[in-house]
Amino acid sequence: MEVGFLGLGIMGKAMSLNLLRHGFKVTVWNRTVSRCDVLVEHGASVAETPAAVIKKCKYTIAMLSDPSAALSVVFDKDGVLEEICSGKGYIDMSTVDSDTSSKISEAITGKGGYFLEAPVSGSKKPAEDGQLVILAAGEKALYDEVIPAFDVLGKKSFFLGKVGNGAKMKLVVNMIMGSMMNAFSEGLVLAERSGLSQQTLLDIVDLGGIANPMFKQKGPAMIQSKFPPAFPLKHQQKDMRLALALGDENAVSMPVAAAANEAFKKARSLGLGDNDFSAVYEAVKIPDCSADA
Ligand SMILES: NC(=O)C1=CN([C@@H]2O[C@H](COP(=O)(O)OP(=O)(O)OC[C@H]3O[C@@H](n4cnc5c(N)ncnc54)[C@H](OP(=O)(O)O)[C@@H]3O)[C@@H](O)[C@H]2O)C=CC1
Ligand SMILES: O=CC(=O)O
Repeated sequence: MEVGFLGLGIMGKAMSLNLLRHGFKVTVWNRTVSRCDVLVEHGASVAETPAAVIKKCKYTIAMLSDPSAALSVVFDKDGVLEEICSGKGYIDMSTVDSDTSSKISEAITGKGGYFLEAPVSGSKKPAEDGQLVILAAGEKALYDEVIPAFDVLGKKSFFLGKVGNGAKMKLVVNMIMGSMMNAFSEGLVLAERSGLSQQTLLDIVDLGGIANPMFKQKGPAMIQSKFPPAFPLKHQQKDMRLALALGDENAVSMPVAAAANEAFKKARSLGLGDNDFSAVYEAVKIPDCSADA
């Protein structure tokens, strides 16, 4: 199977390498061209524009940072829309909101193409290991056709129905994840300020009902103030923002998520946006000045 791949950041690089490793022919494009080099070393071809990728490939996957990047790659000059046509499929795996996904879907299908949104749960390591969870929605026929690629990229794929459902499900999952990371960070700070061993806290949490892979993997690095980026904090804050907007639309009160979003915003303002999202711990450590007012 020949696939195009747009966006070679942390996730796109790992995912496209995985496809190459499993015998797919892959043509890549990335805004910063130098990021294509490592893919070429592993056998990928490079195209000069998103339009050129679409022209060459029957199926093209995108893995881009946010709604503005996802829209730009489709609608701007030399973008996807210039070459998409009947018989071609576009699969956007970026985490965006349902409105962005619907706009892209309407434009693609308006030109006769097929569209699938397929955001993923799982981070850098699951992407490297082909262990993502794929949350697809849109054109079922396209979903069925690209299952061989999804089987390489992920450990499980869900088809969730109409366009928007995949985007919404992903935002709900990441809203829970961001809130958990904040509660975890507060617990680590509280333990330290109370004179307790943070390592002992990690050991205790790991043995009980609230044990989970995220705390287990990230906790030891967090207590050493190390945050090597797997899931960049700026993207987690984007997901909190989009999830809160989904809450607004549906009149769902989410005070826990709103507080977590504030902590991620504070972390971004401290210049931590390119660190792993666990770096919110650094923002939680700083005393809240407003509490003294
Ligand atoms: N990292 C993770 O653990 C996970 C991330 N996600 C989601 O996957 C998506 C990608 O994440 P990740 O790989 O970590 O992000 P990165 O920040 O590592 O990569 C972002 C990619 O988007 C490209 N990009 C950004 N802006 C534009 C633009 N205006 N036009 C064209 N390309 C652009 C970047 O290009 P350039 O190289 O030129 O900057 C890069 O290829 C995000 O939506 C994220 O929320 C989902 C699950 C897990
Ligand atoms: O979106 C991030 C993830 O880890 O999933």
